[in-house]
Amino acid sequence: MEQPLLPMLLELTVVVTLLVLALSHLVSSRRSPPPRRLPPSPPGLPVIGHLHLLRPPVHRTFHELAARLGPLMLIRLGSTGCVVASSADVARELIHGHDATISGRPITALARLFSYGFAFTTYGPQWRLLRRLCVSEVLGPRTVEQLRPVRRASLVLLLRAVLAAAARGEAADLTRELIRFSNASIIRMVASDAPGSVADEAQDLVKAVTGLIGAFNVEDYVPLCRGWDLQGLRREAAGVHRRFDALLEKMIRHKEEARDHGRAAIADDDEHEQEDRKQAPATRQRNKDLLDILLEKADDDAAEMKLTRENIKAFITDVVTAGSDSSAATVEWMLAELMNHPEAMRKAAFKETLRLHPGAPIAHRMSTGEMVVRGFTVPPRTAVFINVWAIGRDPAFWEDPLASCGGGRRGCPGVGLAQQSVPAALAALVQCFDWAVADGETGLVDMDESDVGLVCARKHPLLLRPTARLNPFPAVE
Ligand code: HEM
Repeated sequence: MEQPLLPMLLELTVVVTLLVLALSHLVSSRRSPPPRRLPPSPPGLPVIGHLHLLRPPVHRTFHELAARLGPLMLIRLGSTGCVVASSADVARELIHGHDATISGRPITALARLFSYGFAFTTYGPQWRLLRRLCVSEVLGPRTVEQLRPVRRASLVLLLRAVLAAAARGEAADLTRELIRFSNASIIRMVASDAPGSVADEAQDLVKAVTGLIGAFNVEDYVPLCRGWDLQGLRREAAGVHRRFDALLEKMIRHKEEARDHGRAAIADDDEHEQEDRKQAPATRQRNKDLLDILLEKADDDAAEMKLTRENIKAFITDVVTAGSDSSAATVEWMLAELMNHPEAMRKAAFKETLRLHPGAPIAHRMSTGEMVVRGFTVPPRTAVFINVWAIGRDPAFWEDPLASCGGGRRGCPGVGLAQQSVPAALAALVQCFDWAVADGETGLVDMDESDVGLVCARKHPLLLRPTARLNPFPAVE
């Protein structure tokens, strides 16, 4: 008997539909990616996420959390997702495998105010050009070498201050003297003719800037608090920024006047003298300081990027704030370690000190795209904290000792300068004086770390009693 057409069509439709569904499920289950596995996180709270877990100094808190959660963990600071890298292997994978993706910096409200050109700017064409100029010329090996006499002059002032303490039979406050030395040395590299008052004011300002940028600002993490300046940090920062800007203007105008004066003198010279001047370019090159280099670039119409006055100021702010306290703290820790472990520290004191007391304990980055690290997915726009302090305590670190200054495109461009200036300061102090711990029964220096600021500094001032080794003392005559 013949089957009715309608039920037959219905049956056929059901069978075809089931077949299509089964097939599409098979295909989609093959195509869809496996579920994303995020790095491990500690239990968090609504709104604030893991903010309540952070205790200063933050690099130690991260280190303790990593002991439980592993070398790559995900935390949430308010609304900001962050990954923390705490081992040499993870840092290497991030820096070597995802360098371009993590070459941004988290731009906090205060960093935007102070670093409007370079160290805390987003990764992009302008940053690339400034970075190239920085690495090849401003902090390049030739400039660092040419400015050796300028640094030496600041070192002589440091030795004189210590010699005066030795003559009075008093302890020297090396924390204060080394910060003064390091600031003066960098300011003189920027503008070799800057008066002493400029270096003193810069020292004050650098302290204020590193304190403010290193401070925890709730606005950066809790959107509800944005714009309210509940801690008064933005108001304080605006005042510091105004003073810094005025100081930079003063330095630049002073330099411009000197250059105009020099140009007028050249125009007045007769042809003979002009020829003589052309014959002596090497001598003139040697005397160029960082502002000379930057102002020449600003005048250069053929330059790849026309430097503006703002760019110049941003450059100097970055170099002075990033290079001064970090270098001073490293010399101070080196001397402290030498006092406590004279034999162990005799060799490789610089690298060993950077490993144990890295000037900048956390390298801050920002990811632009999604990454897979150690099999974990790190979402885009995640802050990346490379815990340099923890990595220095990872046995795998010894293969890569200069990781203490970061790495990749955004690694520290001042490493070459620090490698010259930091060991030179230590060598001068150790060669010229015998040292004894000023007080305390153990004869050992305390090694407590400060909780505040961007730099991993000592908690207590380093007070040591110097005895001059040399008599007469030729370096300071
Ligand atoms: C012992 C001393 C120093 C230490 C421990 C140190 C450490 C660091 C670290 C960890 C970073 C972040 C790197 C990264 O994100 O991978 C950095 C960046 C930077 N450092 Fe240093 N630094 C030192 C000395 C200096 C000096 C002497 C200068 C300049 C005079 C300098 C200028 C900078 C600048 C401008 C940046 C930002 C680079 C960028 O964003 O492209 N540093 N430093």
